[in-house]
Amino acid sequence: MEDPVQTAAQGGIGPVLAASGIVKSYRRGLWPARRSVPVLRGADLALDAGEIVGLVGENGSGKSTLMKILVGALAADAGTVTRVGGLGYCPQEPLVYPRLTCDEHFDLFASAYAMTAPAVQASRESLYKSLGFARYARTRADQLSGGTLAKLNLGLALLADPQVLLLDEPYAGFDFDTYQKFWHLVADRRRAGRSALIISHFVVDEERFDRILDLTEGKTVPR
Ligand SMILES: Nc1ncnc2c1ncn2[C@@H]1O[C@H](COP(=O)(O)OP(=O)(O)OP(=O)(O)O)[C@@H](O)[C@H]1O
Repeated sequence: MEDPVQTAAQGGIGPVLAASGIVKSYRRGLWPARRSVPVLRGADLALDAGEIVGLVGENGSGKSTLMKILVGALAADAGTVTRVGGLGYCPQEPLVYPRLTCDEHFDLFASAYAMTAPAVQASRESLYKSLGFARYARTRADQLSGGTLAKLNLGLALLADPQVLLLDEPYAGFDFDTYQKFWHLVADRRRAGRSALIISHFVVDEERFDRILDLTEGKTVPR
């Protein structure tokens, strides 16, 4: 069967994720020196089905803030976000339960996604294989290396095969082999009409992205 989202985007119906005029300020300091510091000043973004987009900007430019707003983990002061289909989010700091094993994490997330047992099993095995961490299936999260923890973090975001994947610095802790596995996985998903927004401080392999957006002075600028 054809992917309805992909068909919609190919037919020009619209993006699978769109943000328009996003404004966000943080409050800093203690009273009476408390002040509002603007981070996003009307940022726009649109992601079509099957698109891989890079979001690049210097430290503190607001990339994570924008991603948290896209996911719905943080409220914007102004602007709108619209989404079509499921969303997978991989935060910069892995959010895991130290005492649970990788298998137990997948089970926990699968029940949150209301996945059937065969679907979980198939997705989990495929993720272990494509990211290369099957041997840690029964290892507790607090005994994993930083890189394997990053694989678990990514695997959990991918478990339910979301239409859009939002990744905040996904490959910082990856060795070169894992980095390549990561891009194979992204390319496979892209062929299936899935999209990804990838945050990075800098882009090494620009050709792997369909587009790059620079976040500067609170706005996204196409490169
Ligand atoms: N909860 C918060 N309260 C106050 N200020 C914050 C908060 N979160 C982020 N900031 C500030 O907002 C600005 C943007 O932060 P953000 O984490 O979005 O940037 P970033 O581009 O993702 O940075 P990095 O590349 O270092 O991860 C920074 O100056 C940061 O100090």
